[in-house]
Amino acid sequence: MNVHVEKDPTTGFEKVILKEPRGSSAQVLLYGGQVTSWKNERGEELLFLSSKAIYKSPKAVRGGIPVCFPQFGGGSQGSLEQHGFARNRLWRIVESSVPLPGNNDAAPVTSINSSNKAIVELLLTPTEDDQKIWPHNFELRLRVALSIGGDLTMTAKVKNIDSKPFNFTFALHTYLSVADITEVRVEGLETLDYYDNLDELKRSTEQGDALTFDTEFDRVYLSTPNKIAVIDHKKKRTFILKKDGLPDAVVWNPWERKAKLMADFGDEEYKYMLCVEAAAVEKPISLKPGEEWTGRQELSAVSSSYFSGQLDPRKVVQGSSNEHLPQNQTSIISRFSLRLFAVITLMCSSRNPNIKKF
Ligand SMILES: O=P(O)(O)OC[C@H]1O[C@@H](O)[C@H](O)[C@@H](O)[C@@H]1O
Repeated sequence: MNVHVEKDPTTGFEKVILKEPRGSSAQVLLYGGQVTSWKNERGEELLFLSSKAIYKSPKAVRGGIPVCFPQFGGGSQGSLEQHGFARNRLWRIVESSVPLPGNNDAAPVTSINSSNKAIVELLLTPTEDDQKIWPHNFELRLRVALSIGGDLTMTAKVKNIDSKPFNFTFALHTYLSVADITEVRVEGLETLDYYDNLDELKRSTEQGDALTFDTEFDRVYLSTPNKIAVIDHKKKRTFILKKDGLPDAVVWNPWERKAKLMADFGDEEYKYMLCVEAAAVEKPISLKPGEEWTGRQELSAVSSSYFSGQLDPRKVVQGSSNEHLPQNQTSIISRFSLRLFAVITLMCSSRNPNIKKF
C-alpha cells in the first residue's frame, strides 16, 4: 500500500503517510491535513519543521507546507487573520488508497497504482464561524501526490459554490530545509519587481544577481517565471519549484531577531530554513458562482553537481536540458574545447608541412 492513514494517539490528528510507489525511502507525511514532511529516496528530510512546532488545533504547524487561503498576508493585505483561516483548520480526507478509519465508505480507491503516484485528496469547506468572518461558500480541495523518484506535487482547487462572486489570495507556504542559509542562492527571480514586506510593501525591482541571504528577508516577487531554483551549496542539493496558476513567489526568512519573537520557532532555526512560496497575491483570484480555480506546484530535489557557480537563470526559466550546468561552467567547457582544437591543429601542422602554422 502506498498510502497509510492513521490517527496519531498523542495529538488526535489524522496522520497520512504517502510512500513512494517503487518502495524507496521517499515519503510525504501529513498531519491534520498539512504536509509536515517530505523525504527523498535516501530518507533525508527536505522540508523544515521547527523543533518547537505546536501540534494543537486550531493552529498551523510551524514548518512543512501550510496553505494560505482565502488571504495571503496580514492586516495590510485584508481583513482576515494573517494568511487566512484555512491553515488553521483540520482538513477532511476525501480520497486515498486505503479505507479511512471509521468511515470506509468515504474512501474510494484512486488510480494510484496506474498513475504510479501515491495520492491523497483533502477537502476544506467553511464552518458557520468561517462564514461569519468570510461570508462565502466554497470547496477547497488539495491533492497531494508523491511520484516515482520522489517529486511532490500539490494541486489546489477552489470552487465557488455560492450564489455570489468572491475574491481570494492564496499561497503554498513551503518551508524548505537548508544546511546553512548563508550558503543558499535562489535563481529565477532576478530583475523582477517585488513588494517588500519589510518596507511597507514598497515596490522595487530586483537586481540581476541570484538572491542570497545575510539578513531578514520578506518579499513578494510578482509575475515570476514558473520555475525557480533554490541551490543549497553546503548540502550540494538544488530544489526545483515549478508552478502553475500561481503567478507570484514569496521568499521569507525571519532571521535572528524575528526568530526569537516566535514561540513555535527555535532561536537558531532561521539558519536551516527558507520559505519559497508559490502564490497568487498581487492580483486576487475572482470566481463567479460555479467557477473553479486551479493552482499547482511541483517540488523536486536534485543533487547539485558542483560546489559553487550558478545555474543560468535564463535556462532555469526556459527549462533547458542544460539547466544544471552553470553558465560559467558551460563557457569553461567551450574554452577548453577551443584550446584542445588549437593544440591538435598545432600538433598536426608540425607533422604536416602542408598545414600552415598559426
Ligand atoms: O508567522 P506566520 O503567520 O506563519 O507568517 C510567517 C511569514 O510568512 C511569510 O509568508 C510572510 O511573508 C511573512 O511576513 C510572515 O512573517
